[in-house]
Amino acid sequence: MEKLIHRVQDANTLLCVGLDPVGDDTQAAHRLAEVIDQTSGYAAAFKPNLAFFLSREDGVKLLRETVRRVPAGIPVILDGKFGDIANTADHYARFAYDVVGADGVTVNPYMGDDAIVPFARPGKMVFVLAKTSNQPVHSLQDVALTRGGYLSDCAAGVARQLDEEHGGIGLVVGATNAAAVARLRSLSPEQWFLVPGVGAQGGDLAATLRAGLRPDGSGLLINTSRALWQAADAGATARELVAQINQFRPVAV
Ligand SMILES: O=C(O)c1cc(=O)[nH]c(=O)n1[C@@H]1O[C@H](COP(=O)(O)O)[C@@H](O)[C@H]1O
Repeated sequence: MEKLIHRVQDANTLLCVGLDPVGDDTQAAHRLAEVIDQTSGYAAAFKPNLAFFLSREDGVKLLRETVRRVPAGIPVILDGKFGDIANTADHYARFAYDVVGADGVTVNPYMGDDAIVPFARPGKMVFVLAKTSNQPVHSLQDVALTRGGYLSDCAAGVARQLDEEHGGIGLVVGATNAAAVARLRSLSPEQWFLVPGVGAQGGDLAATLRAGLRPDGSGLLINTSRALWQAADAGATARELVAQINQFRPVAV
């Protein structure tokens, strides 16, 4: 996580700029460049979502160009929600890191540890889906366990264990259920959380920050995608979001 930590400190931001390009290929390429250029002063990270690139004929080319446009020093998380047996996962990892040039990925933990480990390369970040934003009360992740807690807590437990073994492992925790953010923060006090769901999905930014920030005022990457893509002035919107987020963080001395 060193690249992320340096960037967060240098630019004083926890904003993750999601890149989910819509429109035809020419419009998408133009808007991607615009959003990256306008928001890069405020971005702790960029997160292109793989689906929005793979749905295009030359999607991988556009994705590689997008990653190359991001200024050096700002990490790129490829949101592919990968998750397959180890030898297949190894090929996804090669794609994300060697072909695309990403610094991190999102991973679906349903197939277990060996689906995650191939992504845990030195210097790379792996965000494991724990409690996603789509169902604030989730039919699978919120299944209560007989020993106490919920299925999403198991994902957090696997991620915590792998972080101890390999380093660089965080969680994905949606901003649409602040109580779940608080519960997972108490279970994983140190790990980085990638937090989507603010903006178009209506997540409560203030409640999420209160629930999830570590005592050092860090440890959360607040993602927003459509709210920036659709903004008349993406730079101004990003600046405003960073200011809102930083109100909840202790002032650096
Ligand atoms: O892993 C993700 O990034 C993710 C996890 C999650 O729980 N919910 C979620 O919305 N996402 C992604 O975060 C982005 C949210 O986009 P907006 O709702 O437009 O801000 C999309 O790329 C989603 O695929």
